[in-house]
Amino acid sequence: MSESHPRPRPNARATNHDDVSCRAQASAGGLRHLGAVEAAALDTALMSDKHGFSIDQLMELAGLSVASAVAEVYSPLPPHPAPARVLLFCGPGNNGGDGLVAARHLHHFGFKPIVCYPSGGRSSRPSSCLYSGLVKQLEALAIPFLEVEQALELDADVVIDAMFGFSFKGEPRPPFDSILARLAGADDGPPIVSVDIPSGWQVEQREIGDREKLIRPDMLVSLTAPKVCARLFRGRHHYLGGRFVPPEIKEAFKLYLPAYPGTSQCVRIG
Ligand SMILES: NC(=O)C1=CN([C@@H]2O[C@H](COP(=O)(O)OP(=O)(O)OC[C@H]3O[C@@H](n4cnc5c(N)ncnc54)[C@H](OP(=O)(O)O)[C@@H]3O)[C@@H](O)[C@H]2O)[C@@H](O)CC1
Ligand SMILES: [K+]
Repeated sequence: MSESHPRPRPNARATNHDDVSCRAQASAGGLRHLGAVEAAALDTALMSDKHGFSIDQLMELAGLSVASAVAEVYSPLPPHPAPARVLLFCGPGNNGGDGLVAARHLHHFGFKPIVCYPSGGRSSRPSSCLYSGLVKQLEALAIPFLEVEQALELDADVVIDAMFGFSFKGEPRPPFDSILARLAGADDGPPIVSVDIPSGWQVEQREIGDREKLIRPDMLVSLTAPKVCARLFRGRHHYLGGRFVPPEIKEAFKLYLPAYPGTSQCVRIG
């Protein structure tokens, strides 16, 4: 991706006492890191009869968390009044759904989202009608959808990795193998924001191995609680999103989550 569009300078976050205390209190090291099975079980508990959430609600709040964290750090600052171009790679599952939701919120926040959605919402998965509804919402906002090759040539200010979350397994299958390889090789490319898990990393990965082969996000937005592989994250911004966990589930999964400041949908944890 070439450099022709001055990138927005990341907002120097006003570090006030609250931020520092939240960060100290919530540093990712102090948080429980979930494995794949636990993360899926937590989702199931949230959507049980007892707790009553729907996947639509959780995805909407997750996508809003991602958009809020991106806006907090990558908003274009004067003299770059132009809306920052955010390229979102969306995968075939609910992680991809989070990306579609984030794209809509970023549009309303004044950014210029552009989506690459290889599966296009055509999926055998239970949430497929949810995905196709999200696509319609983006089309109604004239948000462009690009094919993979076009997307990889785009000069974006920020790239959002919403390809895979906690159900990723094995080696990435086409076309995601080439997308991830290009992103991993683009050292001077735009900052990458990973939703829940840096795609291509194994959820419970404990060593990074050949870091050159993996994407190296600038920001990670962990949803509900960080996953095991988040301990290997070395980017500048680690946020937690998913402000919806009831006390009983926090207790059952021993989450000890940080307090979200004010009305924020995300809290910095590293
Ligand atoms: N926790 C929360 O509160 C909330 C969680 N949410 C989000 O849900 C995410 C988990 O969603 P998820 O279970 O749909 O799985 P996800 O990782 O998106 O992808 C599965 C798809 O990927 C595919 N696939 C797998 N491996 C592959 C490979 N190697 N190469 C290629 N494809 C591969 C797989 O295909 P399959 O292997 O089944 O054929 C399937 O189609 C979670 O991380 C979070 O972001 C929010 O929406 C709601 C609140
Ligand atoms: K991801």
